[in-house]
Amino acid sequence: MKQAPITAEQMRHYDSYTINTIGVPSLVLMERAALAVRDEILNAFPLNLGHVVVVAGSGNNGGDGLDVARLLHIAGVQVTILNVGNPDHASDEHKVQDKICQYYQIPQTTDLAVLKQATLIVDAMFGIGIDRPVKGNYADAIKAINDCDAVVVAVDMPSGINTDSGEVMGVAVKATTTVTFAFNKVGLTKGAGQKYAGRIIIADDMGTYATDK
Ligand SMILES: NC(=O)C1=CN([C@@H]2O[C@H](COP(=O)(O)OP(=O)(O)OC[C@H]3O[C@@H](n4cnc5c(N)ncnc54)[C@H](O)[C@@H]3O)[C@@H](O)[C@H]2O)[C@@H](O)CC1
Ligand SMILES: [K+]
Repeated sequence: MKQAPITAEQMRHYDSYTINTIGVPSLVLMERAALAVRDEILNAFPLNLGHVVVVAGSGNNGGDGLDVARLLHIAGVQVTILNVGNPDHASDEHKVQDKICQYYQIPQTTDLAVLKQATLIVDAMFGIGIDRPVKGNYADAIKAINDCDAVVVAVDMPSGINTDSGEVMGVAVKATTTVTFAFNKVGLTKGAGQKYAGRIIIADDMGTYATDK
């Protein structure tokens, strides 16, 4: 039976059950998520991959982004990471991914001007963790992304879209494609979210997560 779209709270429950009860490590889920985004980018946009800019927040959505940056870098793609999050609030998984990116010497910046050089942008600022209106430098980054001509691939959710309602929380990324994980999300199926998501890919939907718990 096809799984209905789910809310942020339901996804957090599935993440937690899969990690803590089944025992699939959080970083394994992150790697599977990032591999799916990498595959979508390499398969769908092979001719557009001049310079990929990964816009990373400091939570696990940003951690996914850093993981994608590393996978693309290893695949020979020119990648720059644009850090927009507060490093003091970095999640544990984000810190691990950041350390790996530093090993590979992937260029990192906090200057939004790098977006002007992008042919493809990976939006990894906020996923299901967004819980308040987007302001300040996060809003500036989203506006700058939307001002670019580049293809935009959103990780899990277009940043700024409410996972449960599809509402724009102040300002939101307009994606070409959204790669969401395990289950579709309610906010990608209605309201502005449906429009901002672009094409939706549901990755890793074949059983890493238990749906009957
Ligand atoms: N192990 C896991 O939990 C997995 C998580 N995954 C990724 O992790 C994401 C969820 O990660 P997080 O829970 O860390 O949350 P996010 O990375 O979506 O957001 C990070 C943090 O930003 C803060 N925030 C929320 N709204 C804000 C706003 N408007 N302005 C500034 N800060 C704001 C919140 O404190 C939030 O925790 C998923 O969407 C998915 O991409 C995947 O890697 C799969 C595994
Ligand atoms: K995102």
